[in-house]
Amino acid sequence: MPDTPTNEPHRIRDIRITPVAFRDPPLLNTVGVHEPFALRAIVEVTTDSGVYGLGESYGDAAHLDRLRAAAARLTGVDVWHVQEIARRIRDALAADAGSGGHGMSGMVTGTRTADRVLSPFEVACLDIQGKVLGRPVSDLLGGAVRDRVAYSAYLFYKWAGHPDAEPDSWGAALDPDQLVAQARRMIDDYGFTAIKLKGGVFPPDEEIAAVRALRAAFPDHPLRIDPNGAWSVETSIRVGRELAGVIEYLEDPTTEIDGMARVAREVPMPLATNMCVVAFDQVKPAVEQDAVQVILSDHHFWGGLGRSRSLAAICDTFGLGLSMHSNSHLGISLAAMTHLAAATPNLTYACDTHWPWKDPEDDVVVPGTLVFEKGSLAVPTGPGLGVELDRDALARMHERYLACGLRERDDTGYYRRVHPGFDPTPPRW
Ligand SMILES: O=C([O-])C(=O)C[C@H](O)[C@@H](O)C(=O)[O-]
Ligand SMILES: [Mg+2]
Repeated sequence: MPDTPTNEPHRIRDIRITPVAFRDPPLLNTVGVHEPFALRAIVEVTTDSGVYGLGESYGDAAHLDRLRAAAARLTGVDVWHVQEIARRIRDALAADAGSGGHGMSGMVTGTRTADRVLSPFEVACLDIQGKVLGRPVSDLLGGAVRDRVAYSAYLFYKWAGHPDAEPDSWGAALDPDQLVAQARRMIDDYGFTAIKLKGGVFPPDEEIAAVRALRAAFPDHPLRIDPNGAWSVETSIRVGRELAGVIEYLEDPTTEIDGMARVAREVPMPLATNMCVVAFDQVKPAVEQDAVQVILSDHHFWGGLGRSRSLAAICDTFGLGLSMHSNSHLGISLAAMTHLAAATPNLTYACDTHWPWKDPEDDVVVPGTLVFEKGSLAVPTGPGLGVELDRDALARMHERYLACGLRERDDTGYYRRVHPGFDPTPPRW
C-alpha cells in the first residue's frame, strides 16, 4: 500500500515504454505468415506516490513513436483522470495522419489511432488504481460476474518450422489430419472447450473439410472459422450454407459492412467481426444493416477496458453477441483480457488467445498467476491486474527486440520471401 492516502491524487511521474520481442511460430493467415518474432510494447507508468502500473500494446515502430509522443504529455495527470489522459493523447496525435503501426499486418486498418494509443495507458492507470485501493481491476469494472474466464483453442495452419530452421515442436499443420492433431495437443495441454480455426489460407473446400474433421474429432466443442475477409460474398454464402449446424459463428468471411450484410442475409449462422466493426462510429451502420451479429471486442484497439465495457453495453442494447479477439500477446494483456471478460456479463463466448503459441518462458510477468485449467483462467484476485513485472525478463526480451532486427509486423513480406508474387488482396476466393 502506498503512503499517499487513497483519496489524494496519484499523479503520473514517469512512463517507461519498452519494446520486446518473443519467439513466434510460422502461423499462416490470409495475408502471409508470422515472422520468427512477435513484437510488443510494455508500458510502465509510475506515480509520484511510488506505485507502478502495467500496460501492453503493439510493438510496431510507428505505434511506439505514438506511445512515446503520448507519454511525453501525461506527466502530472492523476491516474483516476482517464478522460484527461485521453484528451491529452488526442492533442498529441492531432497532426498524425494515422498510417502504419496497426499491429495487424494489414488485416485490420480501420481502428482508431487515438484509441490504440490510449489503451495501454488506461490499463496501467487501472492497475495503479487497483493497487492503491487493494482491489482487482475486475472490481473497478463493476465486479467479476464469473470467477473463471474461458478461452478457445486458436488453431492455425502452419509450416513445420521457419524457413532455414529446424521444425518446431508443433510441426506442420497443412491438412485436416494435422489440424486435428494440433487441436488434440492444445486441448490436452490446456483443456479448451471451444475451437477457433484461422482460415483464409487454403481454398475454401479444403477449409470446410478441416472444419468437418474437427467437428468429427471434437463433437462437443463449439467451432468457429475466421478467414479474415478472404472470401467474396458469393463464396462466403456458399461456405456458410455448407457449414450450417457445424459452427457457432462465422467470423469475417468477407470484408466491409456492406459485404457482411449481404452474406448475413443468406447464411444460417451469426456473423462475427473484428474487421468491419472496430470503432464506435462503425457500430451504427452495421446495426442498421444487420451486417454482424457478434462483435469481437479487443481492448487494445477499442481504447482500453472502460471503453470495451461501453462496447459491451452497446452490444447488449442492440442484441448483438460479444466475443473477444486476440493477437500475439504476453501476460499483461492476458491479465487485462481476463479482468475485462470477468466483469462483462454478456461476454458469453470463449475468448480468443494466442497464448499457447508462445514459449512458456517468454513473458515479462512473474509466472504463477495465469495458469490454464479446463480451458479457463481464474480471475486474478490480487490488487490491480494481479501480475508483477519480471524486470530481468523484460531486459532479456528487450535485448532480443534489439537483436532480432524486426521493427514492424509484416506477414506478407515474410511470406513473399518463400512465395514471391504472393498477392493477399481480398477476395482471394
Ligand atoms: O481474429 C483475428 O482476426 C486475428 O486473430 C487476427 C490475427 O492477426 C491473426 O490473424 C494472426 O495472428 O495471424
Ligand atoms: Mg478475426
